[in-house]
Amino acid sequence: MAKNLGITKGSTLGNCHIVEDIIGEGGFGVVAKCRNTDTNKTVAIKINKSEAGILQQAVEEIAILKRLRCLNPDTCNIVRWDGFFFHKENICMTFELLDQSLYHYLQEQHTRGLTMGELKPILHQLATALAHLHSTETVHADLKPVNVMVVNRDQHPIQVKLIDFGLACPVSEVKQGACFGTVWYSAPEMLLGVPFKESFDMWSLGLIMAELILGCHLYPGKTVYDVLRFMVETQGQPPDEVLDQGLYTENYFFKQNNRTPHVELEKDRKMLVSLIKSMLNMDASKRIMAREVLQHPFFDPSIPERTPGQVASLCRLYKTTHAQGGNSMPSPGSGTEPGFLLQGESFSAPKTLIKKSLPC
Ligand SMILES: Nc1ncnc2c1ncn2[C@@H]1O[C@H](COP(=O)(O)OP(=O)(O)OP(=O)(O)O)[C@@H](O)[C@H]1O
Repeated sequence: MAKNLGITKGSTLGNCHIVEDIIGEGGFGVVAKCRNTDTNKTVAIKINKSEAGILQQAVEEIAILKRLRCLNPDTCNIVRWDGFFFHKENICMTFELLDQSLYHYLQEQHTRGLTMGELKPILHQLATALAHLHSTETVHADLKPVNVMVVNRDQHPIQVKLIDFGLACPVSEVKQGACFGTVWYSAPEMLLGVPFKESFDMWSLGLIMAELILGCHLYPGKTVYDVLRFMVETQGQPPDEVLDQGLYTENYFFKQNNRTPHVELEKDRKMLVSLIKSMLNMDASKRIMAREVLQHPFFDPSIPERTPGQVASLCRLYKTTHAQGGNSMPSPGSGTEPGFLLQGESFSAPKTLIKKSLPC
């Protein structure tokens, strides 16, 4: 890529920059470590390819960087931008030189996640960056570990800064249905085509924090469908009001025309949980008999018929609760399911929308 752009070590960029190294490459072009021959300072220069779409994105990134000029890059944990210039037909943006991305830092330093002491300052600094960014009514929209830079890996605690405003936009200009960035860090509203705003970045921040602790992605799906499935399995469905607004909701959810009252479904779900509990009694002599199962109120014909999706959702709830090792199974015969109920509150029962063909 660097060669395609005619950028190699020793090349001159603009009037006064000598390329010392290529430090980042991507679809957009390259990022080069350069020395300013006037000041002798080393900087990072992002050289964008001259293709129409990329040029447009560079122009939009510059507009955002100008908008953020009111923010102090050091106290706001945002990369310092020193302006732009043209090298042939390529737009070049000059930034302060930072050390390495948080992604690479993690790979280098840790195999199994960070400690609380290491994580806290990173969270504080990223929340600071977002608080300032959001105060300008701008959404970053591409927050992920490669877009967080460590200023100096040898400093403790480490200092981090937010980079890459290539997908950032003023909240007022967010286009409903726009889908971009990395699916692993995308909030459900974007995946579903629901209008999004600053809160989108908070979702990504939450996922980054989970990743810092776990040492792996929380929602590592390869496709939008997979990622949505992970979300639903661990957190339940987005509320109907959200699903109703999604331009793409029907790609992933069945809409039920025949609305079953939420309260009935909730009752139904509790009954199934209680039925399963009575089969899983540790004391074999107290375990429910097959004929008692058939007489269980779960099969009461007055209760609205369950769709396969609802039953599958219950199965997943059960499996997930166990996989998490939670105290989800209350003592048999208690009549209530505290663990399950707690999960049940976050695993909201499908009301009007039922998840499409998820394997149980
Ligand atoms: N100021 C900087 N100092 C040091 N390295 C940087 C700097 N800015 C960017 N980089 C490096 O270049 C990489 C690409 O930069 P950036 O994220 O701005 O471009 P991008 O257009 O978003 O790339 P991508 O297509 O990978 O998202 C970063 O991941 C980082 O490794």
